Amino acid sequence: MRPLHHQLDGPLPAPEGVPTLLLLGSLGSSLRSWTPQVAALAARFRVLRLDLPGHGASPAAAGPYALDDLVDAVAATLDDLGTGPVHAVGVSLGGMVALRLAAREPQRVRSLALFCTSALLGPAEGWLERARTVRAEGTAAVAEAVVGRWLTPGFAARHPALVADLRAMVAAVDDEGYAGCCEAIAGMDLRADLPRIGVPVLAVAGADDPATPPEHLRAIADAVPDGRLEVVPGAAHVLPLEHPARAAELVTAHVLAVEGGGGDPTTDLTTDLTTDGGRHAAGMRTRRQVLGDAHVDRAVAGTTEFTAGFQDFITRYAWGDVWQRPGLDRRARSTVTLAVLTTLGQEHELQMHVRAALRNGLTTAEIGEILQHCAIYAGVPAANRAFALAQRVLDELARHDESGAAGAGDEER
Ligand SMILES: O=C(O)CC1=CCC(=O)O1
Repeated sequence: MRPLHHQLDGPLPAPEGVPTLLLLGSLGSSLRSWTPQVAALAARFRVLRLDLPGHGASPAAAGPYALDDLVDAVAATLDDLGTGPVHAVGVSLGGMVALRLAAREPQRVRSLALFCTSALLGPAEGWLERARTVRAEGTAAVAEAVVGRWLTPGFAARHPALVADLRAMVAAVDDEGYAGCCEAIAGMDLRADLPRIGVPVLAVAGADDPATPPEHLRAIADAVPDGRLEVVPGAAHVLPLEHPARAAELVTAHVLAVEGGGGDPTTDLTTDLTTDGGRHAAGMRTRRQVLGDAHVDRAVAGTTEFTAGFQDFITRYAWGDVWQRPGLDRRARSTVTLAVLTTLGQEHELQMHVRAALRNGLTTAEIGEILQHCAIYAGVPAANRAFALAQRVLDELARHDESGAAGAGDEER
């Protein structure tokens, strides 16, 4: 097989000591399925994403393939790029390839983070049948059913554009490449490899995964010498799509622990605010504290190739720099923010920052004083509108008790 299409992100050239992450996707996914995690991971690691054969922009040889053929292609690409040992992270088929790589060529792998995968995924006949279907009718014929297993039904219903995009991604996979990968899964049995895995393994399961339910991940975590199982609630087969921030945090904590960094990934690398990595980590923590986890999770989940650079920018510069400065406390910063947004008539941002101001300790009465003060300097119409919008937020909070349900003005950033 020819070397695989790849994308490298993060510090380039990588300074001495910066670990390299290898990210491998599921059957039917291209490397852009990792887009929501890239900014967070690349702030502190070198991140190498590969397209499996026939997926994304990688060429497809004629099938059938064995899992070792996929491992050969990955190993050849690592050699071409001269990466040295990597922390291998894989979803489903990507996890199977990573596991086999670590068993077969242990010098290449420093740790494994395996999402929604299996050491034995039968029945083989089901995979051979899917390969026949795809060769006869194309990948578009299976796209709807495949994506139906990737996301929980409620999440899929709330994100129709994402579902359409994922179906298009599956339908774009080369028919022969997809069928060959199905045949690789049909012939795969990694159970004998598990006791020989010499690196720490994080096995992450989606609690509602219909394709590789948690017992598949538990079997891996139990059989490897150094394994840990994490089960993520409200997640189906491709949980990094539905829980992008959680997936990035799990990988980061795992890799830091293996590298000796240990501890809480949101605080460990925040000591040095002169680096992009430190600003990103501190920014993400502050953004979560001020805007709330639910908001930040939605923003991260909604990140696309188009918006990824902007997301990274606001995390590092707004939240990792200006909001970190010691000269004003968060109450004061919220006061200024409300006044400016009122003056500019930035309605969505204003509603979001009414919530943020409450989190930062301003009272409802103080928010009212700020808006009334604006009436003098920004004009009565601007303040009048701001009062109406703030009242809407207060009413919603009274109804929802800040349960994390989406609130007015929460759809942006
Ligand atoms: O496509 C599926 O049904 C689930 C799956 C198994 C291996 C993989 O990558 O996805």
